[in-house]
Amino acid sequence: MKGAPDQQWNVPAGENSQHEGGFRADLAVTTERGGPTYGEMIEQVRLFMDKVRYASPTPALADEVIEDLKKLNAKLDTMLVDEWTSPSGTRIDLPSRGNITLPPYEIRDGGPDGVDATVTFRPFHLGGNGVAHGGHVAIAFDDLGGMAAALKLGGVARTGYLTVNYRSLTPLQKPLALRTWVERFEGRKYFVRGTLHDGDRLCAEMDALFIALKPGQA
Ligand SMILES: CCCCCCCCCCCC(=O)SCCNC(=O)CCNC(=O)[C@H](O)C(C)(C)COP(=O)(O)OP(=O)(O)OC[C@H]1O[C@@H](n2cnc3c(N)ncnc32)[C@H](O)[C@@H]1OP(=O)(O)O
Repeated sequence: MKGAPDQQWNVPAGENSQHEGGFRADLAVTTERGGPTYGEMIEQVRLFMDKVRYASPTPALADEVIEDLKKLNAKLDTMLVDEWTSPSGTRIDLPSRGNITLPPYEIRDGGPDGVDATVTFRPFHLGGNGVAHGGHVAIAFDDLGGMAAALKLGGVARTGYLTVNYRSLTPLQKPLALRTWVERFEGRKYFVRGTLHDGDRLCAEMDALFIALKPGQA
């Protein structure tokens, strides 16, 4: 288990299910899309982004990298699919469900009582002075806060607001404990809290509202 808690995700849509607009009516999660080495492909892209963040190439090297990237982009152009059938975000066996845009996290435990995850910000998540950019911290809270709301309501919710209080610096390249839970809900409104710790030290806290979509709502 890496990108999502153990539970039955692939539940068929019913007449009260949320519309596919914005989110899937059928939450199709997989462990096969993209093949057995898809996770390694994503990891190599992250590594590349790490290198790009710190590289100072000569003009010749930059030109060489551009040519290599053009070839790689052309290769992927031959196999583009829509968002509903892409492996990205659906591969529950991979960190962050194989979603390259998220900081890589692994789920330790998750259910209606909340989500416990380990997130590791990468070198490319650098904000300055060797620590994480606050926006990347907010992305981690958004996805895992949304997951806590989803596990509580049994559907998918959208972020209404999300406030992050940055309490101390968030290190890179170190497993950090991120926890999210639904503090209370009123109708469609799920008030979600979150914490990010480096050991015993609180790095950041989240206070967010996730709103369950109405059936048919885009
Ligand atoms: C393995 C798979 C894992 C799956 C896990 C995957 C998790 C992924 C999570 C990612 C989540 C995202 O990033 S989502 C993307 C970022 N968010 C968005 O783009 C949302 C954009 N906004 C919207 O689409 C809309 O505003 C909605 C849908 C959020 C709400 O619109 P609506 O449906 O018309 O509802 P509306 O009547 O306005 O509001 C309902 C109630 O909420 C209140 N409300 C609404 N917005 C706010 C607000 N900002 N602050 C306070 N209160 C608010 C209203 O006053 C009302 O209260 P009352 O009168 O009832 O008391």
